[in-house]
Amino acid sequence: MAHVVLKDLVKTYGSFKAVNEVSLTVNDGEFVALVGPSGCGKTTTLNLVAGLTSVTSGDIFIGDRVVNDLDPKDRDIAMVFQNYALYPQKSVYMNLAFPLQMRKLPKDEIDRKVREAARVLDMTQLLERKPRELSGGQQQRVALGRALVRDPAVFLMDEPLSNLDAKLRVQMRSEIKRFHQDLKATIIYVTHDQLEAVTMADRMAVMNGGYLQQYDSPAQVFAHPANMFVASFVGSPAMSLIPLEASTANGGAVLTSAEGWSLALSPRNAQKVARATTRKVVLGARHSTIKLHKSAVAGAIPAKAYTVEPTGDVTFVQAFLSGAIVNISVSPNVAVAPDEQIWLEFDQERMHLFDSETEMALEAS
Ligand SMILES: Nc1ncnc2c1ncn2[C@@H]1O[C@H](COP(=O)(O)OP(=O)(O)OP(=O)(O)O)[C@@H](O)[C@H]1O
Repeated sequence: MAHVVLKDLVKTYGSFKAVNEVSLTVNDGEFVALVGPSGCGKTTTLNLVAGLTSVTSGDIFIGDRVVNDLDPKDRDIAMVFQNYALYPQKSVYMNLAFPLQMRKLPKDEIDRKVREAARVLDMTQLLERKPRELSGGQQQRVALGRALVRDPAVFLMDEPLSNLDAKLRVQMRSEIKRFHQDLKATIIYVTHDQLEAVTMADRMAVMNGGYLQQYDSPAQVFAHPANMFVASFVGSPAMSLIPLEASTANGGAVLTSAEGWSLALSPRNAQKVARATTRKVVLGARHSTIKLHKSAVAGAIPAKAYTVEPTGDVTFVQAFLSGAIVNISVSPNVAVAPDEQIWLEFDQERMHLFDSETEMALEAS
């Protein structure tokens, strides 16, 4: 396996920058997810690494080699796509063996590699079947197996689970994660699904508009989003973002809403606001960090429930606050009705504050 380094990577189509100065390192054996909304540049970035698209500027290293000008076949990579592109007339065995036959490997070595891949992916009993005799999940496993037999330095995967139904996707998610753990493989995995990235990856590279927004472990991205885009993209339901006006006095700070309510900040949050250059601040809060009260409580803010969605384990309530939609989760035995008056208490330890102009997170010293 090998590490991969992207250095100031740029891809332009005419005057349009699809990938903008992206720099990141994928360590040897690391599972990195490139994640972001449609059109953010994640597939283009993966295709640049694969050699399917030419680099406009910047460098790509696989191991210690700059691979910018190498053909895909010389880059020591294996790709897994969402359409598995299996040969329909060939058996699973032959689908796995074919890339090795093309490389003119000895027959017994091909057999050994195919059987080993089948063992790792638990599909030894499927080797004689044709792709049409397999379920979607089994076909996806064959596609993984075909990448595996090539024993590449890096696996590149582009939305490999998006053709599967929801239940199978969850199951295959664990299988790919297991595959990574067992092989200690270097994997770059493209997905638009933040949950897939959060659950599978060692580190996630969150992209938007061709720019890398944040590159860190899922836990870190979740707990310390660098900006409002990352804050609202990662986590479901999305983090609530409430625009407010900050004022400071006597070492303390208060956030005030145009609706007339105000919220005194904890010393640490007050410090963040005091260091900011703007008075226009956005308060970010995840659903699980907002406590819903059914009567007025000191420090809680009045709001009106808008929608109530029971999901079984937890009930999601949406409310409007200062023109923003706020998501709150409550235990299913808390009865809340649409239009009911409620009070919301924010956990200051887990609250986020952003500069409303730059959209960057405010930092304490
Ligand atoms: N060959 C091309 N010519 C012109 N523009 C392109 C080309 N390929 C991609 N783009 C543009 O570059 C941007 C990034 O595309 P890319 O496919 O990398 O996005 P993505 O994040 O993978 O999105 P999706 O999840 O929809 O596949 C898009 O705006 C796309 O329209």
